Amino acid sequence: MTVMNVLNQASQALVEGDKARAIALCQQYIDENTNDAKKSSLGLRILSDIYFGSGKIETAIHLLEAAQAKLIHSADQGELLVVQNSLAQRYADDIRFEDAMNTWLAMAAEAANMGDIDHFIEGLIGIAQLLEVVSDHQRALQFYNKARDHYEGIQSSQLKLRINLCEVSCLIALTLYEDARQLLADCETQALLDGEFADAYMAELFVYHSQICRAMGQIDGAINLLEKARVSSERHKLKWISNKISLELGLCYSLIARADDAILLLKQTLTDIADLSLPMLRSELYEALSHAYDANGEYLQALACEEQAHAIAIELLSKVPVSELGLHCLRRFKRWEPKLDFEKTRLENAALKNQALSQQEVVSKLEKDVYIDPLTRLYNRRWLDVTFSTRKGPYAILVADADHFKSVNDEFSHQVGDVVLQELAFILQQSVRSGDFVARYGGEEFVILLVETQADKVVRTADRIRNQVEQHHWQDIMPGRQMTISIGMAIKTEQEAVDSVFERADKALYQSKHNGRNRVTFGKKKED
Ligand SMILES: Nc1nc2c(ncn2[C@@H]2O[C@H](COP(=O)(O)OP(=O)(O)OP(=O)(O)O)[C@@H](O)[C@H]2O)c(=O)[nH]1
Repeated sequence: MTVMNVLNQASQALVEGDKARAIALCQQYIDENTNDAKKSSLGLRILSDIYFGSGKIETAIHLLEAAQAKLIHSADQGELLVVQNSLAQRYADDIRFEDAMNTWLAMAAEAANMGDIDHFIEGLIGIAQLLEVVSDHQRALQFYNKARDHYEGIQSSQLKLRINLCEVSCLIALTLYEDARQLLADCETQALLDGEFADAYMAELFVYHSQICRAMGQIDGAINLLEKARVSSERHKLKWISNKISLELGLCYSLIARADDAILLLKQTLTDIADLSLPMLRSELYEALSHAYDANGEYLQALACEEQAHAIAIELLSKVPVSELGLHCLRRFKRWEPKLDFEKTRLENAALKNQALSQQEVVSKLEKDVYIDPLTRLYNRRWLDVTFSTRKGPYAILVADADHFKSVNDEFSHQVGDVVLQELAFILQQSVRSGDFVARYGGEEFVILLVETQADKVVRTADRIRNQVEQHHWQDIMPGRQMTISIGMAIKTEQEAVDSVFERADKALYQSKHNGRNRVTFGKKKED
C-alpha cells in the first residue's frame, strides 16, 4: 500500500468517526516503514494528531518524541524541524513549559543553520507565547518585533498571518488599541485571501475587534461582533474559538446588567472544559465569573472565583522558566541571526539561477490579480467572462444588487459606500459553501454561482442570503440606515448557453426591483 493510500484511508476512517481503524492503519504504516526515518516519522506524527484530538496528550507527546528520535541522526533535518515544532507546542499544551522552551530553542538554532526562516520564526512565536503565559506582554512584543525583521522572507502566508494575529492579541493586552486596530485591518485582507480557513481566521479577528469595542465601552457593538464570530466559526467547529466567544460574551453581559446570563454561560463553559487541560482559559473564565458575581452583588462567590483564578495563575507561573526566558532567550536568537542571513544570501543566489521560473510565477501572480476586484477581494467581472464562462455542467446563477445604493453615497459618503460594499461582499462570501463562487459584477452588483441546482433549494439559499443582509447590523457603518439586496436567479442546464441564463437571472432581478426590492425572484425558462 502506498503512503497516500494508507493515509487517505486513515483520514477517511477519521471522517467516519472510526478512530480505532484510523489508528490501526497508521500503526500498520509505521510498522511497515520502521527503517525509513522520514516515512515512519510521518506516520507517528499523524498518529500523534489523532491521539491529541481525543484528548490523549501524553500519548501524543510520546509519539512525537519517538519521531524526533528517529530523525535526529537522519539526513532529513527539514522533517525534524516540523516534528520539533509540534512537540514543543504539545509540551506547552501539557504545561511542560521548560521542555517546550528547550525544544523551540533547539529547533530555532537548527532552523538558522539551515536558513529555514519559517521555523526560526516559529521558535520566536513559541517563546513569546510562553512569555504571554506569565503576562509579560511587553517582552513578548519584542519577540514579535524580531519575527517582523524577517517578515518578507517568510514562505508561508498562514505563518505571516499568525504573527500578525499574535501581535494583535499582545497589543490588546497592552491596551494599545489603535495599533491593534491598524494591524487588524492587514489581518483581514490576509485572512480573506486564505481559501480554506478564511472564515475561521475571520472569527478570530471578530473576537479581537470585540475586545477592543468592549474596552472602549461599546458593549452592544462588542456583542454584535461576537455574534459575527460565532457565525464565521460554525463551519470549522473550532472549540477553542467558541470557548473564547463564551468568555468574551460573559464579560460583556456583566457590563450591561445581564450578570445572571453571564454567570450561566461562564459556568456552562467551565463545565464543558472540565476534562481538558486548559489552565489559562480556566483561569480567565474564573476571573470573568468573579466579575459577574461582583456585578450581581454576590461578593462571597466573586471572592471564591477570584481565588480559583489566582491559584491557577500561580501554578502556571511556577512552571514557566521565567529567568531563562526574556532577554537571555532573545540574545540567543540574535546570535543565530547572522547564520540565517548567510543562508538566505546563499539561497537568494540559488534563486537567481531559477529566474526564468520565478518570472513565470510573477506572470501567473499578475494574471491572478487581473481577476480580483481590489475593493472587495472577490473575483471580478473579467474572471466571470474569461474563466467561469468556460465551466461545464449545470449550476445556479444569482444576481444580487444593493437596493437604493446611490443614496448611501449621497447621505454618508463614497468612502462609507465602499465600506458597505466590502461588508456586503463579506456577508455573501460567508453565506455560501465551498465550491460556490461569489464575484463582483460591477458597482453594487454581485454574482453568486451555486453548485446546487434544485430550484427549491436555490430559492431557499437566495432568500437566506437576502435575509442575512437585511438582518445585518448596519448601524456601525451607517447609523439610522438599513441595507437590503434584491436577487434574481436562474438555473443553467447542461446545454444552455451562459449568456441566456444570465439574461434570465437579470430579468428576474429587474422583477425583484420592480416589485418593491428586498426580495428574490426565480427566472423560469419559458418551457418551465
Ligand atoms: N461607493 C461606491 N459607490 C459605487 C461604486 N460603484 C458604483 N457605485 C455607485 O452605486 C450607485 C448605483 O446607483 P443606481 O444604479 O442608481 O442604483 P441604486 O441607487 O442602488 O437603486 P436601485 O438599484 O434601483 O435600488 C451609483 O451612485 C454609483 O456611483 C463603488 O465602487 N463605490
